[in-house]
Amino acid sequence: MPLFIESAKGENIEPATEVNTITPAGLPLAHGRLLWWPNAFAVEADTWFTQLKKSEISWQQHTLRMFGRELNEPRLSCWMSELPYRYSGKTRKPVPWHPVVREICQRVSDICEQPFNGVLLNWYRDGQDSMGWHADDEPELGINPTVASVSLGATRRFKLRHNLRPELRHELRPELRPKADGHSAAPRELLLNHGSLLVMAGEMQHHWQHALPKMAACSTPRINLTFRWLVE
Ligand SMILES: O=C(O)CCC(=O)C(=O)O
Ligand SMILES: [Fe+2]
Repeated sequence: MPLFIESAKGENIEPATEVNTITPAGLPLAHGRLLWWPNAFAVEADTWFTQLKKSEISWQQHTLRMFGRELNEPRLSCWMSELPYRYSGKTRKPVPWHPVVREICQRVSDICEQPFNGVLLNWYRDGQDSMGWHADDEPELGINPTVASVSLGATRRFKLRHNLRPELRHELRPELRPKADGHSAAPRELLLNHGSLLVMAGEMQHHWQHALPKMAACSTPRINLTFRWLVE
């Protein structure tokens, strides 16, 4: 079963299930590293999701500036760390670590063999909530950051598109070369299921953007935790 579904149409999507929890699937990718453990936390996922849903995480509604207007982000979020985080032109004040999130962080660190000192939690209330195209390329993440993403709750589509810098275009397969908007013609897509772990590493954030599109058919919530290391 292919792990990536090359889908402009969003049809025939099936989750990847045939990978064990210890060895990640290294998804082939030019100019970046993407590691994928679909069943990393299959055992703990239900408990973590229930605990986080009922605990008093201070979910916040942030805004984004678009076409000269302040709009609500289509999701709730919370930055948990000892350090503030500056992204999208705004500084996020940290909230203290929640014990369940600290436990998840420890497990993710063990798998990735590296520490994390902050986590952005996202609460997607249903399929109308989403995250637009972006790269996790804030200066405080350092040059080639490792961003480790845990998914709990509803399965959602995760899309990736190459930035297609002119000097690198010839290294890509023809179908990945630019469309008029300068981005990849064939975005790649992965289904992020309950209990999965996706790690973006290497040069990824320089060359790729990712997004979590709306999904009309989804009526249940999802919590996503992206663990990061802020260079102090
Ligand atoms: O919800 C997701 O899977 C993506 C989250 C993300 O890209 C981010 O928090 O930067
Ligand atoms: Fe991101």
